[in-house]
Amino acid sequence: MTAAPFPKGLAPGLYAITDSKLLPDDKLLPAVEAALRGGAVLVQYRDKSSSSATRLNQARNLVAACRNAGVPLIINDDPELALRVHADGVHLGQSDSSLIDARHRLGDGAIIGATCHGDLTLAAKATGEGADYLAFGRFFGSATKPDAPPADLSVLANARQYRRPLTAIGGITTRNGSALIQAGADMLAVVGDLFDGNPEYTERQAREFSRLFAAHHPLFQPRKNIHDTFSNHQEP
Ligand SMILES: Cc1ncc(COP(=O)(O)OP(=O)(O)O)c(N)n1
Ligand SMILES: Cc1nc(C(=O)O)sc1CCOP(=O)(O)O
Ligand SMILES: [Mg+2]
Repeated sequence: MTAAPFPKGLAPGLYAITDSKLLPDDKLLPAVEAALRGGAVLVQYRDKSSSSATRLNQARNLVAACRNAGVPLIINDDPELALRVHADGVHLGQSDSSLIDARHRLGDGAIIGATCHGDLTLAAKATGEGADYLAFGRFFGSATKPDAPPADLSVLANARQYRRPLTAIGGITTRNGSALIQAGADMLAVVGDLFDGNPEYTERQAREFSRLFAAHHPLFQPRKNIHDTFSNHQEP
């Protein structure tokens, strides 16, 4: 089967997802900037506990940082916040507001991602409703979301038929990530093995995830504005 297209600035690589427990207010922006320096190709602002004023302020800061790096910023759960801060899109799960409504509000240019757990029926529905990428997981035990329903690795190959970029999530580490890329994941969505509040650690981890893509994803290209070389990349 031919490769799925990557629309709207999506690309194979690390999908960095923030977490308000691991990253209190003063640590959020430096952590995301470090993930971007390390090669993250997509960032999701995920905060289920802060006040709306804090979320607004943090989302605005992340929009600016991601725009500066040329990387799309996705807001978890909240199309209104995405609209308000001019983020690039939203991620919606099965208990969130409707994908079709979000598309109406945000427009055709927005990136909308959909949680499909391990279920191809959900993937078919999300594709029909206009999702731009499909997320599957959790593939491994996750301290961030221990109760997320488990998914089998084989769902990734089977989801190729929907011709959307495929994201894997849940307990992903620099040790187990290559198996997911080889099984068909285009993006690895990571919280715990990326963010610990220390930007140097985050940048190192992001580089390591980017190296996994350089080694295993046929379409991976290092982001143009990163001053680094990966194993399969030569500067002109
Ligand atoms: C990339 C990605 N995949 C899955 C999820 C989970 O979304 P959801 O099921 O809505 O759960 P919450 O994240 O809202 O707790 C995600 N956020 N991102
Ligand atoms: C937010 C989320 N959603 C999941 C799902 O399976 O839908 S797993 C998950 C948490 C991902 O964090 P970590 O990389 O620390 O496991
Ligand atoms: Mg959600």
